[in-house]
Amino acid sequence: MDMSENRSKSMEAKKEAFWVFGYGSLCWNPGFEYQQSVTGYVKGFSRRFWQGNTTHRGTETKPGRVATLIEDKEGITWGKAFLISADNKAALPYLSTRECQLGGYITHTVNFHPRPILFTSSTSSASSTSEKKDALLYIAVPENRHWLGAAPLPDIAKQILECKGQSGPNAEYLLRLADFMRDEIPEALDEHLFSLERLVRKFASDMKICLRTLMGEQPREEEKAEVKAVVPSFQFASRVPEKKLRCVNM
Ligand SMILES: N[C@@H](CCC(=O)N[C@@H](CS)C(=O)NCC(=O)O)C(=O)O
Repeated sequence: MDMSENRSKSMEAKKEAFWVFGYGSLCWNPGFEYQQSVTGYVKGFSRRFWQGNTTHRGTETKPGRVATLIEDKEGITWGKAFLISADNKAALPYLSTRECQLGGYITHTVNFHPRPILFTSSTSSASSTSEKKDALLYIAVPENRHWLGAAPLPDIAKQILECKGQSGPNAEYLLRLADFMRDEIPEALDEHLFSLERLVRKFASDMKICLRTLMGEQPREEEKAEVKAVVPSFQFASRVPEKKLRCVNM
């Protein structure tokens, strides 16, 4: 695991383009301008829904659970890296508010490995785009004020299904991340993420909760008849205007 806080400070101070690696909501809702994005992975970490959240996907009395990374020598976590140009002065302050102030994350720098290109016209382009790169990463560590830590997967799934925050239901966060991984990196494995998704879908079905409504979509005609407990629809992060999150008025 190659992660250092000093490198991240120097990266933030540098006046050149830099990469930010996302492995949770940043994958499907970065919220900042970027020059390009590349799917890929970091080594030495595994993704876990062990970080509590009392703003975007939970409240002080009913905290939700969002993604963080835990050190795991054999671990590989797939996500998406975003290249932020040197003249983009808004991205870092936005991320600092969204991730650090509201979310309890801290910054570190890691090696980001772009997803290998299967076919390319020339070896030079393949080598330049597939080389590992320094990337800024926001990680929640056990010492932070929102940390919840490990719990049995069914308990985490029930908590996610029950919680909601200013950006919408906690289940939306989980399901959109699972959709991102399936759609953009179908070869990536993540037993923790997809087990949680299966459990949330099962519990929602058992409780007759319409996930389509939960995600802010209209249920199909046949679903309307059989659904008893429809979770009231909320404003959803997906409806948040580009580059804005409801609770980060920037
Ligand atoms: N740092 C992780 C997790 C970031 C994350 O999920 N942050 C949350 C909680 S502070 C967030 O911004 N959520 C916005 C949302 O839930 O729509 C990533 O790289 O994606």
